[in-house]
Amino acid sequence: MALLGWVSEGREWHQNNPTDIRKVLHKLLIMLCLGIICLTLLYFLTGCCGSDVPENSISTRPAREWFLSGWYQEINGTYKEDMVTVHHGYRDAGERSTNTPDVVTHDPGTEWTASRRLPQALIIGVKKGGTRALLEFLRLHPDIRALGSEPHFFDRHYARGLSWYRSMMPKALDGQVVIEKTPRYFVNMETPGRVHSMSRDVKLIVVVRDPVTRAISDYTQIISKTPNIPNFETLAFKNSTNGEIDDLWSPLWIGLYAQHLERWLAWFPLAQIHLVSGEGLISDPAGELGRVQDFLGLQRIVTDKHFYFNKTKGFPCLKKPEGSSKPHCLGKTKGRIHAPINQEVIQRLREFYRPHNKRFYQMAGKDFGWQ
Ligand SMILES: Nc1ncnc2c1ncn2[C@@H]1O[C@H](COP(=O)(O)OS(=O)(=O)O)[C@@H](OP(=O)(O)O)[C@H]1O
Repeated sequence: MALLGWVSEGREWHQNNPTDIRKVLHKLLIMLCLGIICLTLLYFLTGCCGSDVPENSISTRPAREWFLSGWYQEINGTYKEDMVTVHHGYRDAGERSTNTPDVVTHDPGTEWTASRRLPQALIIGVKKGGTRALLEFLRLHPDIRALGSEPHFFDRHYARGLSWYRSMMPKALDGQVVIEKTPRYFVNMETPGRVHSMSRDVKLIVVVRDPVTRAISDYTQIISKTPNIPNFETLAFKNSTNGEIDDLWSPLWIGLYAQHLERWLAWFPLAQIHLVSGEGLISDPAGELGRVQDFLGLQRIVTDKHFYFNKTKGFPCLKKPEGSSKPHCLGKTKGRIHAPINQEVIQRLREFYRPHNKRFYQMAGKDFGWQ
């Protein structure tokens, strides 16, 4: 009844005031337009278009800086320390576009394009040499884009092809150096030729460490995973009475650096291979990093101000790792307490490696000072 009353009243009013009705409708129309404009503004201001920032969309300068800082890389899940199998962290590998330039951005007056590219530099070894430390230190550099995990492309997954390999790489802007580390490459027979067929200009980095300490470190890692294996001495000697070394036992065979380097030198000139001292990486990380940055043709941005020596860990740590303001040391599998090995065994191993090391120093043109 009330409604009917209102309608009838309205009809009367309408009949009585046609110009007023037009004015009201006009006002309503203006209010509607204003409402639409406000909603549209709200839509853009709350960033509804960018709430799920796609990795290939860097639309503002702060966003680009965020991308360069490496936060992006962490969020993307490309890095997990000690992640050594190709399955982890690559859930979406197959979905990734491999050839289109997938980042186009609009900064006033500037355009940035990032895409997945094959690496221009590889950390090829050696296992337990300090490769993780080097990669983590290098990724502080804004011109480096590093794959966090080990793709094992040239040794295990070569059949998947270069487009698969490229799809593994983090997106990089023009001028950034894409790098990955897989320590097994250094000792794998097929890898040098395969790397060469990908690129004859690729820059190769090898972190080398005293082969005796390296072997013990390797063995320490093996027993941490398979505790019931025989002791070091049993595996290291073919014959414990005459002290004959089993140099085919992987922890010892990897330390025959001259033999492995020779294979690489059949494909690449020495100038394209940079040798990092694993010991130097601990005693003077900034010095080693300075030389690596020079080798990669980058400005020396990672310097001593990035490191501090952590007494508890017994190793250099980062004051401010990428994407964080807190100091950071490598995880507990890096810098472990080694399995105890008899001093006589160590001495025998030193004798065994002496001629090999000498040959390696000659080939490398550098004395690493191992006893
Ligand atoms: N800053 C810093 N923090 C911790 N550890 C450091 C660092 N720099 C070099 N190292 C040495 O790195 C050794 C592990 O080498 P890798 O990272 O090449 O190992 S792996 O092959 O990837 O498993 C690891 O070997 P162990 O000491 O035998 O555990 C370390 O000696």
